[in-house]
Amino acid sequence: MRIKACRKAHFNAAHRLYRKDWSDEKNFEVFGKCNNPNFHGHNYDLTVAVSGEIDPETGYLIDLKILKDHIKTEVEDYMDHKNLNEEVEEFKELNPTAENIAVVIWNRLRKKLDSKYDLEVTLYETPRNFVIYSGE
Ligand SMILES: Nc1nc2c(c(=O)[nH]1)N=C([C@H](O)[C@H](O)COP(=O)(O)OP(=O)(O)OP(=O)(O)O)CN2
Ligand SMILES: [Zn+2]
Repeated sequence: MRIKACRKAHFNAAHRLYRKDWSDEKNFEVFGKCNNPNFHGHNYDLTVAVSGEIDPETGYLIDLKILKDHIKTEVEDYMDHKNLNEEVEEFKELNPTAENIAVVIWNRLRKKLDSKYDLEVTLYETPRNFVIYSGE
């Protein structure tokens, strides 16, 4: 019997959407106010969903305390109150869009979880804008 166990998390971070290889005009045309050279911030809400089989001995799919600890080290400690473009290695050459942030989070958590689990991350950049990534 497959089931999904989820943990919510939150962080805030600053970013700027732009491409170094584009002119200022093109960056502004494509990214608008998100291209502000002085950066801007978001309160990101994250849901991490792990799926798999319930262990009949423990009744757990995964110990949610362990999932909480991975999210803390891999996402919250790593991204909270950071300037993503300047302080987070993965975004030195990668535009920190919601899509790319979700992929980076997925990759970091994937490395911490047993391959028997499937993983999906849902990242809200604003209360109405969100992306979902499950590694496909
Ligand atoms: N596909 C994407 N589109 C946009 C992204 C993104 O990451 N992926 N990001 C942005 C901006 O960074 C930001 O998310 C938009 O903020 P804002 O303009 O404040 O959004 P809204 O006005 O729509 O605010 P709501 O609170 O959601 O109404 C833009 N596009
Ligand atoms: Zn933004």
